[in-house]
Amino acid sequence: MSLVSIKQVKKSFGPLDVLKNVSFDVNKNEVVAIIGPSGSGKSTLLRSLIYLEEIDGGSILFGDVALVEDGKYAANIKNITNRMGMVFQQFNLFPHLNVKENLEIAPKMTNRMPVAEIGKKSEELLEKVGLTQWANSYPNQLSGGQKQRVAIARALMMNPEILLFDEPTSALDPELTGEVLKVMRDLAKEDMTMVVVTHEMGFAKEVADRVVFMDQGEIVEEGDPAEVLVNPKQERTKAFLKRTLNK
Ligand SMILES: Nc1ncnc2c1ncn2[C@@H]1O[C@H](COP(=O)(O)OP(=O)(O)OP(=O)(O)O)[C@@H](O)[C@H]1O
Repeated sequence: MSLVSIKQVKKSFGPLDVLKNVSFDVNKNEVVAIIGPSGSGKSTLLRSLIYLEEIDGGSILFGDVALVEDGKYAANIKNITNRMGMVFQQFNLFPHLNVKENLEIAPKMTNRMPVAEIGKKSEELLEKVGLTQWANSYPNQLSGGQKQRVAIARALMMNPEILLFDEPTSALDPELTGEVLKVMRDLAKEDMTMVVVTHEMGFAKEVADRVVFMDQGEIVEEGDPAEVLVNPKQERTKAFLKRTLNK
């Protein structure tokens, strides 16, 4: 069943066409990896799903409601974007709040969860990402891997139906990527629906149900990771993989 449906999405920054008629669906419980060269529009596409960018044309449907239909945005945007969680490359934690407070601030401010439940849920999630003993620490006392695990726990606080990850391990030292990828792998096993923009080909191959290859604002090829990453059909995909894997 399709949870998110993206139809002919267009987006330009001035003269630069960053998304040119991009269409694809994300099914419930599916992990989709978006790969492609720098500047191909991956982040813009992801950010558009949660209304951090406004698209110029096309539609984005979430279940049976439209966030934007034929370029026209819904009146109740927040009701739709609240159903998604996002994890950023640079963590985006609140530096003046401790770890537990970082998790609890959004549900407290939006009054969408009883206060007693907020405390219980943040404790559960910190345990899930292995950070219980860091609950009272501040972001600057944590490693990059720990910060990103806090960011994932924070994104899970509001019970999102889908999690969006924008290069979640790109800002990390290589020895810290494993702990973040493990949390993501565990979420995939629990059938969390996820869209992951990533340069981690190994992760994409192992965890993703589907890989989408983007280049110059277009989807060039998509399919089973075992096909797209091993026997790509398109020349542009082949060239990208050759460059990436030879690095
Ligand atoms: N706010 C903005 N204003 C102007 N140009 C932008 C803006 N955001 C992105 N761009 C441009 O749009 C293009 C696509 O950017 P985007 O970040 O979506 O690509 P990407 O595939 O995610 O790249 P990367 O892997 O480097 O993050 C790039 O050329 C970028 O410079």
